[in-house]
Amino acid sequence: MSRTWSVDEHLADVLRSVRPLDPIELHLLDAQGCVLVEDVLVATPLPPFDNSSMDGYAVRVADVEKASEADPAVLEVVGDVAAGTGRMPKIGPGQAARVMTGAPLPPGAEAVVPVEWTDGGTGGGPADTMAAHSADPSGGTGEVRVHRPVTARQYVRDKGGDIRAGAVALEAGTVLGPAQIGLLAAVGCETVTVRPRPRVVVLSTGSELVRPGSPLGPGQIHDSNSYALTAAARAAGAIAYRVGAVADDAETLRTVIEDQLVRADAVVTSGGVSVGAYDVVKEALSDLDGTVLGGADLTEPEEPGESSDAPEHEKPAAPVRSVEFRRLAMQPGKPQGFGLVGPEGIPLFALPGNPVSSYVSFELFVRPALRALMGLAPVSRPTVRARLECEEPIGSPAGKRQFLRGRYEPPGEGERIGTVRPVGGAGSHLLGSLARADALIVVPERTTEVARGDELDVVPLDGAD
Ligand SMILES: Nc1nc2c(c(=O)[nH]1)N[C@H]1C(S)=C(S)[C@@H](COP(=O)(O)OP(=O)(O)OC[C@H]3O[C@@H](n4cnc5c(N)ncnc54)[C@H](O)[C@@H]3O)O[C@H]1N2
Ligand code: MOO
Repeated sequence: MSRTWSVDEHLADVLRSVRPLDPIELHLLDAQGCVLVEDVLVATPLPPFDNSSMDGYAVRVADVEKASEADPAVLEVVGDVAAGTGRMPKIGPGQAARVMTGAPLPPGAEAVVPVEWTDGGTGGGPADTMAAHSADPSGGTGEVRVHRPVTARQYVRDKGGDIRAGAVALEAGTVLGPAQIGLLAAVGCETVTVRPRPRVVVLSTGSELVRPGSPLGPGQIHDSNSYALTAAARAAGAIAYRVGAVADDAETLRTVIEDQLVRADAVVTSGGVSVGAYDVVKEALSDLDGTVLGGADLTEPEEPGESSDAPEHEKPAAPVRSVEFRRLAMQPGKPQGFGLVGPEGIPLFALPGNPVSSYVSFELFVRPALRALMGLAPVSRPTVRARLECEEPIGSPAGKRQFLRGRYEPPGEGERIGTVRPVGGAGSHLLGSLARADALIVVPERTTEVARGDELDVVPLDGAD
């Protein structure tokens, strides 16, 4: 390893190397969480026709102008208009039709009187409800007494009142959440063009690893990283494939990665990046004699305008380069590998094996890259300021940005900032405290000790929900 990289330099290098994935057309529900790449125009207005916002009676305004409970307007009921109907009675002077919420306003009608403002056709006092159609198959014909006047268009939802025909329903760049998917369905879209979720292959390395559910032999531990990182990739919006643990053998690891590249937009490994004799990821992915996995050439990328016969879409999205192993000025997460592998230059993150180190590294570098692949912004989680709550001062290594685990309490009424309390120590093997934390506490490089009352940056993390 040569120089030490800062957290910001490494992140910038990662982000420089990843390009958003090419757009694809997806069915609405498959596009949840994805970014639209083009404006969606509305072909038919929303609502598509004038319709009632209440169960009641479609009337002409003049007919009920003087209506009161003591002196009701008596109207002839000429039929029912149910939601979904195409056949509608015409409302003439002195006439009304029963109309249901969402049903079209019949021709001639100008407003809707809610059923509660009428006798419901019973000849008695104010009604709570309408007689069910099954109980009154005549279509509610007869008379209705209206107790209150209505103004023109009252309880009528205008055609195009939500979105006009030809208007933009959603702009390019919109992230599709439940409400946006609902809108697209309402305007009749079945599919949308979005940036897809990246497919992320997650594998861990280490001959000591056994899968959960298997008993531990001497010196063995359960593989937790591939589970945590797969879950983290899913939480970031990716489609994650957990390959599991690969033994400490460079050739096996290269073969496994090569096999996985066909279904990967990114690869995440954990372990084997330090300086030990069995640090197999380093061995497998560095010093590749000018080639990277998949056999692509590691020659310098072409300058724009230089000759290439390959059509644009067949060129690599970003210059292919080998996986480089670096030392970062951070704790945990000091040793990191990153590069582009395979003929298509797929980003590969070789994260350190300690469970907290791999998780924090994922948060700081992989999650932003996955968001960049999806076209999401901002790529990094927002930070908040918080006041430290702790009994004893906490030391922090000079020249390193430290990420302590903590529990964050947002500001209460009248408070400017919230508080954060460290959970567990700084050790990068402390999974128990990581699981109780909901935030990372950022101790800057120049700070060697923090104490109660200090104001620090805090990164709130995803909860368990
Ligand atoms: N002489 C030095 N030793 C170490 C240095 C150093 O600079 N000089 N750096 C330390 C730091 S910092 C880290 S972080 C680790 C990184 O080591 P590796 O990436 O090579 O990871 P491993 O050696 O494979 O494992 C470290 C640790 O984590 C456990 N582990 C690994 N994979 C998993 C998994 N999938 N699930 C659960 N636990 C896992 C593994 O058993 C080890 O205990 O190196 C330090 N050493
Ligand atoms: O930097 Mo290592 O990632 O402390 O544990």
